[in-house]
Amino acid sequence: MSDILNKILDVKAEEIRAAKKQRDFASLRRDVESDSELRSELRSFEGSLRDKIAAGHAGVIAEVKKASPSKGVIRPDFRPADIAVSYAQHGAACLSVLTDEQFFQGAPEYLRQARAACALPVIRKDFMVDLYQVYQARSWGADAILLIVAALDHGLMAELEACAHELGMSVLVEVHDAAELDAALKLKTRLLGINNRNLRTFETTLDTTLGLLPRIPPEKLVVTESAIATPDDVKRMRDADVHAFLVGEAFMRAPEPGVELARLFA
Ligand SMILES: O=C(O)c1ccccc1NCC(=O)[C@H](O)[C@H](O)COP(=O)(O)O
Repeated sequence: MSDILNKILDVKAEEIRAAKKQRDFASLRRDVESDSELRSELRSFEGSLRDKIAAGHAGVIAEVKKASPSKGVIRPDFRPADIAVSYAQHGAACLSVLTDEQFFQGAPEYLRQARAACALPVIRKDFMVDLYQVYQARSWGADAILLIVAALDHGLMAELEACAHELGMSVLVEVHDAAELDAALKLKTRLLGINNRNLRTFETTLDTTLGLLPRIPPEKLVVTESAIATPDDVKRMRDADVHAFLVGEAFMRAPEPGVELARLFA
């Protein structure tokens, strides 16, 4: 257990144990399932992405990210609600909000604040390894969850996906190589993220997305994730028929994140 992904997963296991002591699974599940208002307020994450793309725009999942293991603090002056408004005003399709506290300086409260400040659907960006986290995500208002193939075996991944779908949430499944892609293609979700960042070494290359594309069936919506920083990066992806993007750092380093979104995707 030495690389960063394994360290994160160790910490997650501990966090989940502690959270279950505070509030047991049965009571969390019962509250989420019986909350009709929560259900009626769901926003369609996949629908918002597809609508943008159908209208000829890029489908941008704009990330609300204060810090990361690879870069440290990215945005010291971090105000999630203001960032969300800025993204919404400048054409984002969806928001991605980091809820991991230890490695990304995120928080559940940031997800709530960002979602309350705009009408965009929001994905809980975290390392999901337990059904408990899926219910947590929904209880905080998340409209989607991320499943990272490198962190999960197939049985658990399918269970988390089924739970998210039953609760009305979209699922973005994330891969980094061909073996992970094969595993992801066994899931039902049509949202397929290709992370250009190797989560174990932090190396990034957009060739990761381009290399996996020919293996992906047409019904899947490919989201290229990480290391999108210039209009040329965007053009390279769009020329390859990739129209959905998950971008964090490039926006978070700009004074006005939404303005940077509009510049990058003009
Ligand atoms: O960003 C990291 O350093 C990182 C390290 C270990 C695991 C995950 C990590 N990032 C999560 C992400 O996938 C990115 O936040 C997301 O794709 C946006 O990437 P970027 O535009 O490069 O900030």
